[in-house]
Parts: sequence; structure tokens; C-alpha cells
Amino acid sequence: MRLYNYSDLSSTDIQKLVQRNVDPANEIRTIVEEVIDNVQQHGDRALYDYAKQFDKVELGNLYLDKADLEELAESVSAEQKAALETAYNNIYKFHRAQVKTEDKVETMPGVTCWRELRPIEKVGLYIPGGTAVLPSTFLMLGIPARIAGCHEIVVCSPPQKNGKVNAFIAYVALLLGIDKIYLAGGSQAIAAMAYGTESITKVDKIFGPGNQFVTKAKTIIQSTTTTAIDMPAGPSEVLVIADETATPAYIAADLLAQAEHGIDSQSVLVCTSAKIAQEALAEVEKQLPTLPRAEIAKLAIDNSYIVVTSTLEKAMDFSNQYAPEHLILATERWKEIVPFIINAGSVFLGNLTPESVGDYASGTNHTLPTSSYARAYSGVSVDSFVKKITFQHITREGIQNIGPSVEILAELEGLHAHRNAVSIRTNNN
Ligand SMILES: NC(=O)c1ccc[n+]([C@@H]2O[C@H](COP(=O)([O-])OP(=O)(O)OC[C@H]3O[C@@H](n4cnc5c(N)ncnc54)[C@H](O)[C@@H]3O)[C@@H](O)[C@H]2O)c1
Ligand SMILES: N[C@H](CO)Cc1c[nH]c[nH+]1
Ligand SMILES: [Zn+2]
Repeated sequence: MRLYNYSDLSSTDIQKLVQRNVDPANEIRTIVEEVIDNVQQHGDRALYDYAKQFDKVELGNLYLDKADLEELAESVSAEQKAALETAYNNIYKFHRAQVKTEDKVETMPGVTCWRELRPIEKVGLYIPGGTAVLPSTFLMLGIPARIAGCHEIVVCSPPQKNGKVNAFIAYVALLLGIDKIYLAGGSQAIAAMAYGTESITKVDKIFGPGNQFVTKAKTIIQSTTTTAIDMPAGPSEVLVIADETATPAYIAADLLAQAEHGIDSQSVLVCTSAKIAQEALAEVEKQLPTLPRAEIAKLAIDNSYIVVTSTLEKAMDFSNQYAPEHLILATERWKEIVPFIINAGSVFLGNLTPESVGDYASGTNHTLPTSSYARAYSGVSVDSFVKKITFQHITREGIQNIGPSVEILAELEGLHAHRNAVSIRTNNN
């Protein structure tokens, strides 16, 4: 990890530091465009071919049905089931509380406006399964989709070496009442859900994180089809703000937790104490070799850095410019700096709140904007799975009250038919 002193950095240096390495030479885009084109032209056939090429699996069938899922789920132990159910219950509780009925508003006597929720009818969930299979992501997407009441839920996940999904994905499908999983991964899965194939329904919106191929495909299809996306949720990242009250071993563990996701993950430490920064770095070097995924984490850590600032306020300023997917405040003074957070996907407060709890089971969603998209996007929630439709109702009194203003506004825009639609009701034509 490179180490910088904030006071030595110019604003151009900071701009460079906070920039993510998102396909500068368009190499990923070129590959993904070809994949999307192929799926559009050849449908299911392309999915079988890509499973062979990218996942090294010769598929017998493109999907697993309920019986397959039940059989696979048999190997999940009672202890593992209980942990998945704890996560399910907490995620369910937190997301269920997001469903609120809004009040009707009478903007003028006789003019009433309100919003009602309607579920998005057909949604596609992408569950990553390249370097690690993520049943937790299935919970994070499936639970809000179920709470919202989406009618059709299409699920795609890359086939594993046995030509199936793993037992935990199968068990989560059963918990969610989902009885089909398509064995498609990467950009080909995104293309299939955006364009539709012989087997896979074209959906209205695609959800889910993934590697750079998945994320690039999502950003492409949102401009070439009528299918929307949740957000660009690419390689995981974390920014830890720490001071002299932080514990170096905890900081290192949190940095490594995101680094082990993939070689393109990034972990950043912004610290007001040079001593704690050095100790955290030493801890990273100590803990890293003990990890089974040390090779992956090492490459991500090599692509990560530390910034030493003089104050927590300056640290927060850097963080707001970085706009991290995850922000950890490793300080006992976290309450003082929370009001200054402007850009972050999900925030972890104090020295005893590891980011991993949000990844799995505290209740918050772990599908979050990366690559500085936290400047404008929120993470997945029940809101992501619904439309909020506005309604209005005008009474006889209401049309008399609002009519004259609308007539003048229509007039000043030169739109006489608009004016007439009011006048005809107020006998003012
Ligand atoms: N932002 C979030 O909310 C969030 C949440 C969970 C995971 N993640 C991220 O999701 C990612 C998961 O990545 P993953 O790779 O493990 O799984 P993945 O399922 O996203 O990708 C695997 C697929 O990528 C495709 N692929 C691999 N190499 C390719 C190549 N050379 N050309 C074309 N396609 C290729 C294959 O089809 C493969 O099935 C990680 O980067 C992780 O950090 C992000
Ligand atoms: N940290 C990931 C989001 O960036 C989510 C995850 C799933 N499993 C473990 N972690
Ligand atoms: Zn994680």
C-alpha cells in the first residue's frame, strides 16, 4: 500500500487518487459488446457456448428447477441453515420497515395529490459466482423483490464446476420461494435478461453486483434496451477513516475483507495518526499471508493506499471526494463526524462495527454503488423494486381554484389545447 501525506497532495493529485481504474483502454467494453451482440443474435445457444468458454462447463440444461434445487440444498447443515435464516430475518425486518404509505396532500381546496407504490413486474437478479459464490447477495436482492411483490423474478448465476449452483444458493432459492435458476454468468447473463432468449424472459429491471464484465454490460444495456438497472455495483471497495483511538488489527482486517473479493477491489485508509497508519500497514502484512485468498487480496492491496491527514475533518473531505461504497469510521469520535458525510454507500460506525456485518446479516443491503457512483446512487432497497406512481383528483371546487393559473401557464407556453382542456370544464372558453 502506498502512503501519502494529505498536505503534500495537490487537488490534481487527489483527483487522480480517487479515480477508479474503470477500463481506461475500453478493453472490457470491446469484449462485452461482442458478448451482448452474440446473445442478441443466438439466444440460448450463445449462453451454452459462453458457459463452456468462460466457466469451463458443458451445460446439459440451461436451468435448475425446484427438484434440482431441493436436492442440492440437502447438503446444507443445520448450523448453516440457521445462519442463513438469521440473515434472512434481519434483512427482511430492515427492508419491510421501508414500505410506507404516503399521506394524500390537498395542495389547494379540491386539488388532491398522492403517490402509490406498484411493484416492477419483471425483475432479473444477478447472483455473482465467479471467484466466490455469494448466497448473501441472493438474500439482499430476493428479499426486497419479494417484499415489493414483483410478479416475475428471473435469477441468473454462473454455473459452478459441477454444472450447477452451490448448495447455499439452492437453499436461499427455497427460502425465497424461487424455483428456477438460470445457469448463466457474466455479461451474457445480463444480455439475456435485457434482450430475452428462447428460455429467459426479458425483464424490466436488472439488479445485482458483479465483476467489471457484469457492470459494463449493465451500463451498456441500460442505454440500448428498455431494461433499467439498479446501479453500477462493481468491484468492492472500502474506505476506513481512523484516528489514534482505532485498533490497527481491526483496521487491517477490514481492509483485507474487501481486498479478498477480487483483484480489482480497493481498500483505502485515511488516518489522522501516522503511528496508527504504520501499525495498520504492519498488520495488513501480518494478516494477509494467513488468508486462503491471499493471492487475490495481495493484488487488491497493491492497488490500495493510505493517506495521512492532520484532522478527521480533512479525512472526511477526502472520503467525500472518493465517495466509497463502504465507509468505516474507526474512531470513538464517530458521532462528531457523521454530519459531514456527503457521499457513501453504507456506513459502519465505531471500532466494533466491522463491514462484514453489513455484508451478511445486520439487515442493511450490501448491493451498493461503487467507483464513486455513491455520489448520486443509493444502495438497493425496496424502493428499487417499485415505481411510485403519482395520482391527482380535482373536484368542481378544485377546478375553479386551480383552473385560472393553468390557463395562464398554457397560454404563456402557446399551448392552446392545454388551456382548452381546463376552460371546457370551467366554462371559461
Ligand atoms: N458492489 C456491490 O454491491 C458488490 C456486492 C457483492 C460483490 N461485488 C463484487 O462482485 C464481483 C464478483 O465477481 P466474480 O468475478 O467473482 O463473479 P461474477 O459472477 O461477477 O463474474 C463471473 C463471470 O464473469 C465472466 N467472465 C470472467 N472472465 C471473463 C472474461 N475474460 N471475459 C468475459 N467474461 C468473463 C464469466 O462469464 C463468469 O461467469 C467482485 O468484484 C465483488 O467485489 C460487489
Ligand atoms: N462486500 C460485498 C459488497 O461490496 C458484499 C459481500 C458478499 N459477501 C461478502 N461480501
Ligand atoms: Zn464483502
